[in-house]
Amino acid sequence: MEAATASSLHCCTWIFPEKIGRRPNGFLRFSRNCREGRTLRFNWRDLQWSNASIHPRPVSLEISCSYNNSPASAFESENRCASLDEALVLKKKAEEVIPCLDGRCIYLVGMMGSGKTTVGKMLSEALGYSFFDSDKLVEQATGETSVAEIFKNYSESFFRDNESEVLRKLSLMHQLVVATGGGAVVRPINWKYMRHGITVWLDVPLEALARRIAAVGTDSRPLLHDESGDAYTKALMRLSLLSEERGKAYANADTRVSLLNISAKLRHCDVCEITPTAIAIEALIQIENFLSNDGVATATSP
Ligand SMILES: Nc1ncnc2c1ncn2[C@@H]1O[C@H](COP(=O)(O)OP(=O)(O)O)[C@@H](O)[C@H]1O
Ligand SMILES: O=C(O)C1=C[C@@H](OP(=O)(O)O)[C@@H](O)[C@H](O)C1
Repeated sequence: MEAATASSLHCCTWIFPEKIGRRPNGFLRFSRNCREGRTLRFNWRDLQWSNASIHPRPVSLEISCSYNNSPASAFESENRCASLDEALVLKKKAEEVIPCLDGRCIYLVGMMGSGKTTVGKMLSEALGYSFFDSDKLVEQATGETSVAEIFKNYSESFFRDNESEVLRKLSLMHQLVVATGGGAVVRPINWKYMRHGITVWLDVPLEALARRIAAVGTDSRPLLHDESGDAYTKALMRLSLLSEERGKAYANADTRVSLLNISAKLRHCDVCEITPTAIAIEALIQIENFLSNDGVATATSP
């Protein structure tokens, strides 16, 4: 029996926009005849990203079929996000960058919630480096359970002194990825320590930061913990003030990873669509550019 199979291929973002063409509704429909019992197969390799772009595009595929114009249950449905492909690109990029890094540490700087910990862990794994979160090291050094407790039981300046001491110790080591605290950039002495390695500024729009922080709550971030207002609004207000104070300090970094730039490159509508892996890939690209530029900083704001 012949089954007229109408399949729909739904791409969140087209991989070969120039070949496939973007449909207004984001769907590409096609028909194929296939015999009952046979599996309709697609060659995933045909759907790889273009070599021209280092960033794979996130893709989701939905395959459904109908029989004699009646909807039939999907014989195959698969969502394959580009996470696997992105992980491979990250690994490959890391292999290229490792020799240029020559064991130098990577220090991630940026506002609270910019993804230093999340992206830092991915980078360390891809590079085969050790990962350290400077907030955690300060907690260990002071014997407190959280940064919030350190602020409450001591003071912000006590925290900052310990943070500087942690960065000093880390600066003596190699092959590390360090997620620094959002305020580490304000003390010039910390730059002296971080200059032993390469500094990467994760530049995330404030609205996206506020959304992330509102989602997890402000309890663990004492500088954002205020009693009035909803979580998003209070986070956004405090972040705006901190960003005004610190904007120039972040721009001291050797390299800048701008989520707005990544989003333009990947043709995303919203920076929230950018995965941490894509950010880690961009960080390695910027590090590579910096190193091939004889270490001349490129982290200036747009
Ligand atoms: N690219 C991303 N997209 C969405 N959420 C993210 C992204 N990166 C980090 N997050 C989330 O944002 C929150 C803060 O991230 P985190 O890595 O702890 O930031 P930081 O170390 O800079 O404070 C976490 O809940 C994390 O899961
Ligand atoms: O921006 C800041 O001044 C701070 C950021 C926090 O780290 P994260 O950036 O990891 O949240 C933590 O060090 C402390 O709450 C102060």
